[in-house]
Amino acid sequence: MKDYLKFYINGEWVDPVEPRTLEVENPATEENFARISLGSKADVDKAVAAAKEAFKTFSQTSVEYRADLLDKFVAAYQKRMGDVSEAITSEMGAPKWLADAAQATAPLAHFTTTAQVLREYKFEEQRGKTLIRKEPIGVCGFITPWNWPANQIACKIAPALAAGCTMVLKPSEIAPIDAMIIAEVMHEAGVPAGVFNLVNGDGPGVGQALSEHKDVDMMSFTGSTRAGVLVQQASAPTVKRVALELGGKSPNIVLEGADLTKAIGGGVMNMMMNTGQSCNAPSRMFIPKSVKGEAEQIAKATAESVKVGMDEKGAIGPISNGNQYQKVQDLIQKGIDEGATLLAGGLGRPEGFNKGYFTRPTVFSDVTNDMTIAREEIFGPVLVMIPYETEEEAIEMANDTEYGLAGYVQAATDEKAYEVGSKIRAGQILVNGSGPDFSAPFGGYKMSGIGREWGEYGFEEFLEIKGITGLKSA
Ligand SMILES: NC(=O)c1ccc[n+]([C@@H]2O[C@H](COP(=O)([O-])OP(=O)(O)OC[C@H]3O[C@@H](n4cnc5c(N)ncnc54)[C@H](O)[C@@H]3O)[C@@H](O)[C@H]2O)c1
Repeated sequence: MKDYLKFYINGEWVDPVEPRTLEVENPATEENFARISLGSKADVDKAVAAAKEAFKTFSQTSVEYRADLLDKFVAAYQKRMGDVSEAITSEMGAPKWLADAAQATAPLAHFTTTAQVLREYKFEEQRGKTLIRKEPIGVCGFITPWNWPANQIACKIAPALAAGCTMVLKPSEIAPIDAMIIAEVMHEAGVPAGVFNLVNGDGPGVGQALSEHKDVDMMSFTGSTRAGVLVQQASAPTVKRVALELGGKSPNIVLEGADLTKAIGGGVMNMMMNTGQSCNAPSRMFIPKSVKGEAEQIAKATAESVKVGMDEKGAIGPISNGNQYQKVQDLIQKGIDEGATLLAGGLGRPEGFNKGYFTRPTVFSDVTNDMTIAREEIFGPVLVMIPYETEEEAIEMANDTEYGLAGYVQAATDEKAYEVGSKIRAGQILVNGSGPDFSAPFGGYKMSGIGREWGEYGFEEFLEIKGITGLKSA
């Protein structure tokens, strides 16, 4: 058992005000491997005070200075990427190949993209006699989840640093260790004392205290819609800006004429990636009734080819914690009870596993858009296939959801995919199997969130806009 009991406040590792600990479990072994401290309002007060003081000077630093700081972070992070990858594998169960290839490398992409945005950004603009200035918003509170832990932290701290904001991070208590390493990297990179602070804890304790704090100017939250609403409610009395990146139930429309092997096979693999624990997972696949039989065969064969385990390249790991495992099992049962056809996978662990929260890659067909498994975010390796008659019907069902984070379209041509994609009410559309673009805006319509992350749009969330009017020199 390794102890990570201190918090990072004002450039130092300090003890919590009241000692209270929580053990962190490895979901692949169900064994506890680390201990963290659970903070309180008193720790949040200390961290926010440090951030408020640091804002006085950090907000006045030059663009060159901050861009240089981001570059220094990248250099320092590269040396610790192996440690971050190992931490993520232990705390949330990403197999080594995935932790190395994506989970731990994503922060590099966010920091390098943001440094470029910062170097090119126009902070001042003259319109007639008015000067429009963009200024850092102030002290930011960050609350992050366990599914892409380092990525979610990076897409908040990189733009906040770039803008000249100061911050207090509360990482997920389920996956907190990568965040402790990131704090060490911030220190190593020379981020000034008080600019970045970390307090571990749970939502009702530290998360709530941060959200309602009068000296926090902005909350940026990533996690469930349930907790996001609580953050917004707690933030309301102090009228702070709130950015929310929440859940999703993203449609993947396969159009007639698309290459079925690629579209269906790719869609299943994309769903299973990170054990289905991605907010933008393509979890509802819409298939033309005319090709239903063939599509089902491809989906079944692909799901059955997905390896489960920690060692093999391409394999999927366990669900990241016991509560989530049970939730996924309950929803699989619900799908069976509501009459969907189970094409692959199902209840229980895959063959050969008797511990760890490993789950069978599961595909349901004959799903209707009103079934629970088509409406609720499952956050596990479970795909639902929904047959449709006409393109209009597919688009209507795709939009018949309370969520709007992402959408996917597979078509014979990019033009057709663009046409259908532009009718989906969601913040990001990925067409014909395309991968992520770290400079494209990422965020949700409807109950998937408020605001955007990544690239220039993510950076602008951290800016206030000021108009200085009546300038005689203009
Ligand atoms: N849209 C996105 O960019 C995005 C990215 C990743 C995950 N997610 C969503 O996150 C969810 C899974 O993550 P999770 O289970 O860690 O979510 P969660 O909401 O349970 O927890 C997320 C964070 O919120 C904190 N929290 C919980 N209750 C709180 C409260 N009352 N006040 C303040 N903070 C509170 C937790 O401690 C944790 O740090 C999924 O719904 C997923 O779709 C969204």
